[in-house]
Amino acid sequence: MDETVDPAALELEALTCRVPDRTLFEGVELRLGVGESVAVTGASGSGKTTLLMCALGLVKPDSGTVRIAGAALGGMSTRRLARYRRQHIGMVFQFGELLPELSPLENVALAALLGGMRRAEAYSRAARLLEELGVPGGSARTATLSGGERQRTAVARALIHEPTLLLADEPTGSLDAENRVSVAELLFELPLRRNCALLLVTHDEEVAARADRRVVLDGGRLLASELVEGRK
Ligand SMILES: Nc1ncnc2c1ncn2[C@@H]1O[C@H](COP(=O)(O)OP(=O)(O)OP(=O)(O)O)[C@@H](O)[C@H]1O
Repeated sequence: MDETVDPAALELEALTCRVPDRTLFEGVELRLGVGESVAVTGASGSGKTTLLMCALGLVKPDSGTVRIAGAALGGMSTRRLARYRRQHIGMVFQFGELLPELSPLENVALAALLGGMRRAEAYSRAARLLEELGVPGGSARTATLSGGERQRTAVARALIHEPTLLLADEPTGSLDAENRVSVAELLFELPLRRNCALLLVTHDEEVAARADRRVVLDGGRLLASELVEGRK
């Protein structure tokens, strides 16, 4: 390998995943560089979330390799995998998955504290990120925020360890039209603004259209969306 070239943020090689009664996907190949975004679409049940969970190292594929920032997840011990995941991957879920009784600041700082960051640094980083992402400060419980503000808080939490790879599973799926646009705009700015790669799963064609590249999980294969469109 040419050592002057930075490793990809994410590489999936010949990835195959089976569930008890069928092969969910097979021979999946994907390379995602820092600064790039890719949107994954596909029918319900096609395996999009499972694919993200493989990239996160929470689902072990039946065969193939997941490499994040140059290191293969497959050979790592559980402990090393947890540390590597924390260092290199941020995740945004459909419903934010925040602690509703805590303030946004506490939610974001908590992720840093759990990762071993010192308290003062965790809180100052969290405050800076929230301000940058347009979440109101103060001690209001996260439960009282709007859906858009909650999702921005979830994005801030995902960014707290300055990840190489940001994964997002239906991040706009629970939002109204206006917030959908503003959260999508925010997410797709992040690869260049924060030097990371974004792999985003969505059912929303308008959201997917913002990505640098689009791929579709179709019949167990991950295909460039142009190929799938061309077949229709
Ligand atoms: N551990 C498992 N055991 C059995 N079946 C599973 C397991 N994990 C996933 N599946 C099945 O695999 C299929 C794909 O699930 P997945 O959530 O990845 O699809 P998806 O494309 O994200 O769907 P949606 O768009 O509806 O969220 C589903 O039929 C699901 O029930």
